[in-house]
Amino acid sequence: MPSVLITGATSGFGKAAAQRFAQAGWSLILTGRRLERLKALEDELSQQVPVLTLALDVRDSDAVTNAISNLPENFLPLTCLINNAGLALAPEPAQKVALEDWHTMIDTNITGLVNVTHAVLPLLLKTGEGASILNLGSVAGQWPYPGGHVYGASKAFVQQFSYNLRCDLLGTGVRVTDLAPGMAETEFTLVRTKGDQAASDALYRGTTPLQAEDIAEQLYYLATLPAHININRLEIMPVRQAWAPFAINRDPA
Ligand SMILES: NC(=O)C1=CN([C@@H]2O[C@H](COP(=O)(O)OP(=O)(O)OC[C@H]3O[C@@H](n4cnc5c(N)ncnc54)[C@H](OP(=O)(O)O)[C@@H]3O)[C@@H](O)[C@H]2O)C=CC1
Ligand SMILES: O=CCS(=O)(=O)O
Repeated sequence: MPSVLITGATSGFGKAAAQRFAQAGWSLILTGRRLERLKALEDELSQQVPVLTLALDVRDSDAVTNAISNLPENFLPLTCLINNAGLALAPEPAQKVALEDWHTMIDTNITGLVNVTHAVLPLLLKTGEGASILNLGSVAGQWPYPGGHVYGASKAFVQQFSYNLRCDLLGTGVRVTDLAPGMAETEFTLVRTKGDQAASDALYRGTTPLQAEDIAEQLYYLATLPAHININRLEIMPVRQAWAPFAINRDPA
C-alpha cells in the first residue's frame, strides 16, 4: 500500500488531497498545527486506510526532523510528499505591510517547505523510482500583481527550488513538480485577510473559482503517473480567471 505525507492537511487542498488519496487506498501521514482538525480527519479516514496524524508547525525544524525520523515502519516506504502547508498575508501594498507578516510568509512558505523536504528526502530516495515531491506553488510565483509582494516571491522560490531539486535528483527516480494553482476557494483568503469572512466571500462571489477537490485530483494524477514521467510545472486557473493588462502611471490630464 503506497503512503503519502501531506503538510497542511487540516484545510483546503491538503484536506481534500487526504480524502482523495484515502479513496484510492493510500496510507496517510497528515500534518498541520490544529490538532482537533487532524483528529477529526483521522476519525473520518481511518475507517478506510491507516492514518498517522502529526501536529506540527513546519517552521519548527527540530519538530519536523524529530517527527519524520520517528515514522512507524508500517507507513514506509514513503511514496509521495505533498508540500502544501502555506499561506498569504497582508493583501495591502508592500509599503503598508507589517514586517512580521513578511517574515511569517517566508518562514512558512520557504523555510517550512525546505525543513520538510530536507527531513523527508532520505525516505523518498530509499523508495526511488515512482516517488514524488509535489510542491504547492502558485500563479503568484510567475505573475506579479498588486499586494503579491512577499507571497508571490515565496512561490517563485518554490518553483525554482523544485526545478533545482530535479537537477540534483536526476538518476534517483524521485520526481518533483511545482503545482501552481490560480484562484481557489478554500480558507486561504480568510487567512490572508486575518479572518475577514466578508472579504473572502466577496472574492469568490459571482465567479467560478477552483475548488480544493480540483487540486486534490491533480495531486493524485501527478503522484500516480507512470514512473518515467515528470511534470515539472503544472499551472491551473479557473476558466473565469486570466491576466490583466500592464498598469501605467500617467500624469493628470
Ligand atoms: N487557495 C488558493 O487560491 C491557492 C493556494 N495556494 C497554496 O496552496 C497551499 C494550500 O492552501 P489552501 O488549501 O488554499 O489554504 P488553507 O488556508 O485552506 O490551508 C492551508 C493549510 O496550511 C497549513 N499551515 C499553514 N501554516 C502552517 C504552519 N506554519 N505549519 C503547518 N501547517 C501550516 C494550515 O494548517 P494549520 O493552520 O492547522 O497549521 C492549513 O492546513 C498553500 O501553500 C497556498 O499558498 C496556491 C495557489 C492558490
Ligand atoms: O496563490 C494563490 C492564488 S492568488 O491569490 O495569488 O491568485
